[in-house]
Amino acid sequence: MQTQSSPPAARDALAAVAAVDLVKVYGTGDTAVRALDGVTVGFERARFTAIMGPSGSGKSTLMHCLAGLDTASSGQVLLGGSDLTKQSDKVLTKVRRERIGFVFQSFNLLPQLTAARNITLPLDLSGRKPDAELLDRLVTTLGLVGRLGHLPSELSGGQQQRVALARALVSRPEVLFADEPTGNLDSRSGAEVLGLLRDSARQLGQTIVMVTHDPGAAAYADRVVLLADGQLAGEIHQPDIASVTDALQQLASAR
Ligand SMILES: Nc1ncnc2c1ncn2[C@@H]1O[C@H](COP(=O)(O)OP(=O)(O)OP(=O)(O)O)[C@@H](O)[C@H]1O
Repeated sequence: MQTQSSPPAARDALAAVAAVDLVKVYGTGDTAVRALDGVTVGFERARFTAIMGPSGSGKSTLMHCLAGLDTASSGQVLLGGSDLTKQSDKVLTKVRRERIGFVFQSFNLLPQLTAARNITLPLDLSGRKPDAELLDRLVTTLGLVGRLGHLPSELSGGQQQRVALARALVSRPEVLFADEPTGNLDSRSGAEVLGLLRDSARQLGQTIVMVTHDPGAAAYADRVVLLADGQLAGEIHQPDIASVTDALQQLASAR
């Protein structure tokens, strides 16, 4: 039996981050949009989960609320068991800086800094030293040896995204959020980055939550969470391209 006081996501000790009955309403009155309409879902530690669904289904809103980038209208966001919705902006800024990693479609590297400086910048800013062993391992695994002294403009898109990935992973975030991380990459570089994300979950125990429109990208994940009209619309374990494409087609035809 599920009870109000102990929802499944909150009880799930394996969840690195969870939404509990999350509601997000944009605007008021006639123009109000219920972007999230009571979403309860947990994202397990050391697993790579993709969030998918039709355009406007609430994927970005869910990710932004989970990452403390946006505030929910009601419900809870539990990061490592503590409720982010109760925190001040100051605390949320610290949480984003110290406990969460981000990889965006647009890389978001600082153009005037070398790859090496870009990777360590968030740690430098918060006065922390990178773990030298992890940094070495990431640079090697991500194929960035020999590229560290280059500026972003001297790197390919795939290399820039790998620098962004190293920057996100070197601080060992509790959760790495990836927003269409391969949206600006050719298919080969995209496949490399997705393989690296999968390896980070498997080999480093990194929890990853990725928003994507691409069934091919979602097939790299351990699990796909489906949204439709701001609500949970199912999930797929060990997804492949066919199962994800089928599920999306069913959601589209049910609308
Ligand atoms: N800042 C905002 N103000 C008003 N409405 C918003 C805002 N952000 C999102 N919405 C609305 O909330 C709903 C969910 O948007 P969201 O961007 O989360 O969907 P999505 O699934 O990520 O869409 P897409 O796949 O097109 O990126 C949509 O109807 C959208 O128009």
